[in-house]
Amino acid sequence: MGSIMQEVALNEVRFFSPIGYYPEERLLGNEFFVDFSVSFPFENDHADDLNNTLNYEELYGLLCKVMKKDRQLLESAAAEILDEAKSRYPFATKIVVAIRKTTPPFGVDHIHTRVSLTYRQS
Ligand SMILES: Nc1nc2c(c(=O)[nH]1)N=C([C@H](O)[C@@H](O)CO)CN2
Repeated sequence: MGSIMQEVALNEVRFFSPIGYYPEERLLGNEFFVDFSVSFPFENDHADDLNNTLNYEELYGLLCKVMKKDRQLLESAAAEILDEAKSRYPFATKIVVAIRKTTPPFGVDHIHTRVSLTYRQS
């Protein structure tokens, strides 16, 4: 038989957020791109009904709530997104969040930094 898994994802969602270890980064803000996906078993006899799936607009709302907060590290934003998604979607078997900072100020000509967290239901 086999089983079907579903992934609902947002890719490269752009934010301008006050996240950075150094106070001036939080003052000036920076550009971030977030990838976020939630996976769960596809058991859906009415696959054309938005009430029978995970509405990705909700995922966007969650990202907006977390990414507007002042904080020091990408890890802290990623962990809050993951925790909130785990509690909102207990049926999720896998959740991945990755946050990319496009212009980290440490003297490199061109670099993006990226922190990601993955949750797997045990
Ligand atoms: N693992 C991490 N390392 C660093 C972070 C971070 O969020 N996670 N942040 C910084 C500074 O904010 C950086 O962007 C400036 O160089 C440093 N290291």
